[in-house]
Amino acid sequence: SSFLIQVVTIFPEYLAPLRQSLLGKAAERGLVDIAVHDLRAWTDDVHRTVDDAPYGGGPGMVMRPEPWARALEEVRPPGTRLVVPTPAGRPFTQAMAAEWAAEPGLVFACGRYEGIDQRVADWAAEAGPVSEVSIGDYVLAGGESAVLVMVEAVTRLLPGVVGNRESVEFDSHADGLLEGPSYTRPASWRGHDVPPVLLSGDHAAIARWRREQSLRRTAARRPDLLLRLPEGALTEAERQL
Ligand SMILES: CN1CCCC[C@@H]1Cn1ccc2ccc(-c3n[nH]c(N)c3C#N)cc21
Repeated sequence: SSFLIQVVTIFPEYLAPLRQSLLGKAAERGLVDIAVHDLRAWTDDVHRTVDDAPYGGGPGMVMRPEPWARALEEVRPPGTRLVVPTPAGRPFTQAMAAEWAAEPGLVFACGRYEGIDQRVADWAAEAGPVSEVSIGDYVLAGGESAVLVMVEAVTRLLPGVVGNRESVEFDSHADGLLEGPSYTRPASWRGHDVPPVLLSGDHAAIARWRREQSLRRTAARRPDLLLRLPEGALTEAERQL
């Protein structure tokens, strides 16, 4: 059965890329179903108002709870995880993507303005899991870009979506390390040569070299990932690198 993704947003056209390329083919093959809904369909005033002034004062506007509750009551199957992108969320990780890919589907609530009235997430938690997540430490204008990112991260893990299963298994972060450099033809290019070990045909040496490159790159760019490695993930020799 297909993985059902639903997105509620005031900018439905922003999610149009979800129908392209990888996702498009997966959708055609019935692996994933994507539905994008305009939050304003659940407003009841002539101006289709979705925002209002913040209690307690402060800049900007907050998204009203009622349109969100009406939308979610209609589109969210009971028990389906609601994902709410927010800069104040827990960091979105590959582990979350893998966990969510094993579920029947997801509903995404895209906020704009200063965000969504907090009571929507609190109320939604009564009908199933709610994940308030952030895709990174930078500020966006709304949740739509985050939804594109998370949908791509999750759908590529669905069985059958990515042809080459290996490329998913050996993802960067899959073993907790960054992946090392990749090369293809020509062997010598504008004065830059491919590391000779990769042309040697010595697969043990190539595997060792690649592991060392991953470790060096991780230590240089993401030392925080090294701290998180499980016991015994690194040999004594690797620790010395
Ligand atoms: C700027 N403006 C006032 C400050 C608070 C945020 C607001 C804009 N905004 C409204 C809804 C909304 C949802 C996600 C994000 C978001 N920003 N950065 C991330 N990693 C995000 C995620 N995931 C931003 C959003």
